[in-house]
Amino acid sequence: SLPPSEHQVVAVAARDLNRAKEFAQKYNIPKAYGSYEELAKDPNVEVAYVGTQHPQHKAVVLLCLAAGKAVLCEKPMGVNVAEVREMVAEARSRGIFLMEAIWSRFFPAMEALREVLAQGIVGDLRVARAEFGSELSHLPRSTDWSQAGGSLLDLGIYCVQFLSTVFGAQKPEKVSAMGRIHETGVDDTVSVLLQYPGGVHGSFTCSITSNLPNTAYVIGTKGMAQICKTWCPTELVVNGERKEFPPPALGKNYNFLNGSCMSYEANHVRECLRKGLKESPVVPLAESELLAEILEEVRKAIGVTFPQDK
Ligand SMILES: NC(=O)C1=CN([C@@H]2O[C@H](COP(=O)(O)OP(=O)(O)OC[C@H]3O[C@@H](n4cnc5c(N)ncnc54)[C@H](OP(=O)(O)O)[C@@H]3O)[C@@H](O)[C@H]2O)C=CC1
Ligand SMILES: O=C(O)[C@H](O)[C@H](O)[C@H](O)CO
Repeated sequence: SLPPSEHQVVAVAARDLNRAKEFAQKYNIPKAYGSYEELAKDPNVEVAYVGTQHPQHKAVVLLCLAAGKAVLCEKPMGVNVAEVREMVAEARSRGIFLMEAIWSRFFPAMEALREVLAQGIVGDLRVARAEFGSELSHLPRSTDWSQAGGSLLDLGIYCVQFLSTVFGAQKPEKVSAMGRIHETGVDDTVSVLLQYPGGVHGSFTCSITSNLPNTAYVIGTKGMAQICKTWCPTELVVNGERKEFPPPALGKNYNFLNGSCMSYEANHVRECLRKGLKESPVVPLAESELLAEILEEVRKAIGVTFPQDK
């Protein structure tokens, strides 16, 4: 959907060559590979977008970094803090760009919210809350313990990143949580309270079995700002005044809501690379580590571990 003079999808890889070829044919991609390793070696690939399931992120990210590729890795970048720290350290030691694909932050509605907060329009912050709950049992990975499924890593990360945006990527002083555990061992529904410096409170609920309202809001001493759809917002309401930011109408079908808005993060990555940046100022690597720390602290509080936590 982006100008071919700026963005070209030059290759796709899958563990099965035939499926890669099928995808390449459907989307007119010149090259299909039957392994991620082969794609990593392709000299025409400058940036690798890693969209595997969570537990495979680290291996593929390290593979692409070792091949000298810049990497945009889907959220959550890692299953736990150790994985994220390993990827961050590798990117830094090689001086290669790495970013966690927290696409929410590149939506115009989120940019507008950051401006509202910067201008102090809602006053001194007091409370921020987010939700992301969706009935996801149709997605095998959602309940698959071996694939680090559950609500926190898949959906909760959007809530945590929202709170982190609001509270300036500060580390919470206190985290408490309660969770409902799915029969497969993943976290089904989790509610979390976070106390940030200055006595301000953040809270969120995420669920893979309940369709929640999925709004997120910030309340300060002068009013309230609210976004619809915590993870892919196209509306911002500030002290009752609504502003809409419609997604690009590209006339294509996307697997997920507002999928055309992934173009925002792709543009950001291009801008970063053209400036010679090794990480994004909007999704800094240190913040990816902080998000992973918070998610892991919550998992520990509710008693959910994954095979990768060994
Ligand atoms: N930003 C957004 O809006 C969204 C982001 N996501 C994120 O994207 C990532 C992928 O999600 P989604 O596309 O729904 O996932 P899928 O269930 O479609 O799996 C994606 C790919 O993972 C690969 N894979 C590699 N190893 C394994 C394995 N052991 N078992 C299963 N699959 C494997 C498969 O690739 P292969 O072709 O090689 O078999 C598969 O096609 C996740 O990290 C998720 O959090 C998901 C949805 C929306
Ligand atoms: O990132 C996402 O949006 C999540 O992976 C969800 O699983 C997806 O959007 C389905 O609701």
